[in-house]
Amino acid sequence: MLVDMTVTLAPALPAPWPPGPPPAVVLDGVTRTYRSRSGTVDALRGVSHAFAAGTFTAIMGPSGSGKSTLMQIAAGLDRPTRGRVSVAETDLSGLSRTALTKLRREAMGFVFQQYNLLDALTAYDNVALPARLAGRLPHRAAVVGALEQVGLHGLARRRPPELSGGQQQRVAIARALHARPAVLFADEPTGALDRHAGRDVLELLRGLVDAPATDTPGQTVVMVTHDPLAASYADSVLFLADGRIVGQMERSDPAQISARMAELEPTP
Ligand SMILES: Nc1ncnc2c1ncn2[C@@H]1O[C@H](COP(=O)(O)OP(=O)(O)OP(=O)(O)O)[C@@H](O)[C@H]1O
Repeated sequence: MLVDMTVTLAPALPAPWPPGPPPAVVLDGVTRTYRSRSGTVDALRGVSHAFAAGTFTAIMGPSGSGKSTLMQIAAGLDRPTRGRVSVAETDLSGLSRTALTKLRREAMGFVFQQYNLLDALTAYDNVALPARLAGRLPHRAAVVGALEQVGLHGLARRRPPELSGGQQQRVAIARALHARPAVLFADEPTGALDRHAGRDVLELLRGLVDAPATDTPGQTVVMVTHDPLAASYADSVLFLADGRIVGQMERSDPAQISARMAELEPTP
């Protein structure tokens, strides 16, 4: 006798995120409380968010809203008081300090407002430095490939003082990309650049997300910024206020982002 089994099966549980590759970074109920003699501060209060692989997210919010804390915790540089974080499908809460350092080195890249390059080294050697510090022999093709990705292949032998600010930031991005990280964290990457150089860097970041060299998703980028123009290059803008995510906008223009920010700024 034939039995239709389908009617007896329970419906599949909904996935916690859309079909496709798993998110690059997941924050689940993250709270961070700082305690000091002067009292306690809840810098993050139950933040949950999945940063989809191959997307560019900007994080904005008034001063003190928790942007840096969120970035530090997502990058495993700080631990949540409550909640969990996973990067590249690895739960950070269970990792030893050594394992966390290894994951950071292999799965995360960092770009800051200050480029943090060594003036005595060429662009090539600056990109190769993290691998050398980790005791590995840098692969020439990978270093050259990272410099090509940021459009600086021809300048590999220049030292930072012989490069413009925008070019130095590109070297810093190449250094961050060299290990092919699952996620690139950028903290005000255009903060020290003039408008023109800032745009070039944002177009570069946008291009890394849009144009993967292989059939895997493009680069995942998470960027903290105060600048609505910078945020307009992102797929999605997350707005923080008082330690909580209070809004999200998709592919918005600088005027829309400024208007949302103005609503969040405390009135004088
Ligand atoms: N180490 C710390 N000890 C105590 N309080 C802290 C510490 N770090 C941050 N805070 C507090 O946590 C809150 C969030 O700080 P955070 O630096 O994450 O904000 P932010 O949005 O990045 O601010 P900004 O835009 O000014 O850089 C603030 O009230 C801040 O004073």
